[in-house]
Amino acid sequence: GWGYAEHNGPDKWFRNFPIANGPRQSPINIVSAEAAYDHALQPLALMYDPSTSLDILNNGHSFQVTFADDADSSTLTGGPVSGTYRLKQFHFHWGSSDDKGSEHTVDSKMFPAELHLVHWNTAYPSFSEAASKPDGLAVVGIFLEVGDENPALQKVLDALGPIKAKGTQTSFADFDPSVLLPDSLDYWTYDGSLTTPPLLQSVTWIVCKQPISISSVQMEEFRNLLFSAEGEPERYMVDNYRSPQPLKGRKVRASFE
Ligand SMILES: NS(=O)(=O)c1ccc2o/c(=N\O)[nH]c2c1
Ligand SMILES: [Zn+2]
Repeated sequence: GWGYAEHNGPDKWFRNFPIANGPRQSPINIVSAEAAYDHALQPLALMYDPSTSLDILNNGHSFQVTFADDADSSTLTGGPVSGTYRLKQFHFHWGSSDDKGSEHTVDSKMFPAELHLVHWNTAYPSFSEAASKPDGLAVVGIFLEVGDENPALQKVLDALGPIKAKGTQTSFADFDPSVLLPDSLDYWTYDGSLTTPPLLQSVTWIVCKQPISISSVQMEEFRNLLFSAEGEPERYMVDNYRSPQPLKGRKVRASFE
């Protein structure tokens, strides 16, 4: 299957997923000077209910915290979208060293990690259905930058021990992802795709301008995870990011001046 190694990584994905060379692929490099301020963009309204957090799992590509999405309990509204989008999961992408790891870049600057909060449009019956529609998903991207230790992140990091190997998961209840949000929800937005196979072009990207902090020690805890399953040769889960893709005429809008 696909991965991030030389033999199955982003440069090879087009073989099984030809949409990899499509017109609205993600991530992208955000050129801040070319992002047009759009006064019609609404503030982002993220309303999360901690009781919807279910479990934390290592899926062999990243680790994700999954949420109950059978009601409008944890939602994204406002911002560039119309209607209500439900939180399905959040996950991260990170590097093998602090100088890389994010998927989006800002003026070609890479961050050591990037958080993705994945939401699906309730105009459709499920995440899977929504994932095939041009307005089906909305993903909030938040950059992590090395600085002070982040206590909110530490709760997630402390749960990684039992999910070191691919295919492992444990319960992860009562977690409010709001604690991971930056103070400002100023954002850039553009039409894009999933950044991993199946690379579906169904994502309204909402990338926050303000990063959250993570300490270098906390970054190391991400890097203890494994791409490999128990009983397989250990392959550390690092550099699980796709590089920026061609803009192909798309416009990036800014919610701030
Ligand atoms: N990395 S990403 O674009 O946020 C993302 C979000 C949800 C996803 O579901 C996927 N397969 O079912 N890939 C995927 C990537
Ligand atoms: Zn992602």
